[in-house]
Amino acid sequence: MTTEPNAGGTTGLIADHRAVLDGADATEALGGPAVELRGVTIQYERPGDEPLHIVDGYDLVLERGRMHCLAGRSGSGKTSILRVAAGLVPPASGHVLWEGMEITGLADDVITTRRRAHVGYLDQRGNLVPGLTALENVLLPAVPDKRTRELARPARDVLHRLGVGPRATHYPDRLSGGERQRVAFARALLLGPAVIMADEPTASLDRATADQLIALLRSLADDGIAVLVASHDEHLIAAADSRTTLS
Ligand SMILES: Nc1ncnc2c1ncn2[C@@H]1O[C@H](COP(=O)(O)OP(=O)(O)OP(=O)(O)O)[C@@H](O)[C@H]1O
Repeated sequence: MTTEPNAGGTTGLIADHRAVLDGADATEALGGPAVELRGVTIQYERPGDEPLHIVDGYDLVLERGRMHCLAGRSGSGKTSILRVAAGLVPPASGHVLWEGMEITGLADDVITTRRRAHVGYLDQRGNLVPGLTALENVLLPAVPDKRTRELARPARDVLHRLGVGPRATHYPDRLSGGERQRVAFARALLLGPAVIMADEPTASLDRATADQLIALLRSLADDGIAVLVASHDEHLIAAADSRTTLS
């Protein structure tokens, strides 16, 4: 496994996403990197065999405004690291911090509440709810706190900024793959997270659509969000500021 910086970067496409919220509950920065992994070990038990080690003592510091790519062949452990960074599963040892706040060892419901405020997570499928329109999907993170009415306008604004404003009333089966991904990103951005984490966001897209999505991710980073992606897409790896190559 190697971690190294990349060269380059592109100009942002959207304004500070916190402005999208129109002042409505942009998460206050707590200080510290958007996401930090300290000495993280991930392993899976295998009956009748040695445990499978994904990483041992892995460190990652990701500041706002930076994009880091977890790269490596299929099965090398990209998703595993992303899920630990997102607090979806605990590491075997080590620490996970969001904006300087340790989440390792907290109760699941506490992590879930904090994740909603600090992390926008997109899994491999994007997972829009089929029976809801694009706008209703974007508003889902506002449901637990009964804020859908309050955040309806910011939700429309973020769809617009991501270029899918005219699709707000469409159901997912009426959207293209690239539009679905943009709606999923809009949903992840709604509550103004410090970091967006995305698992293979370009995997199901054609090259041109994938490149548009990469430009969007780059612009999110350039506008001050931390972006952590897992991907073996060479174009996405090249657009990141740094990468960890798993083997
Ligand atoms: N919950 C689990 N229990 C046991 N083994 C697991 C578990 N999750 C993943 N693995 C194994 O860990 C390894 C890494 O899986 P992971 O999904 O993190 O890789 P990946 O690099 O994201 O792969 P891909 O690019 O195919 O999505 C694989 O060998 C996988 O089979």
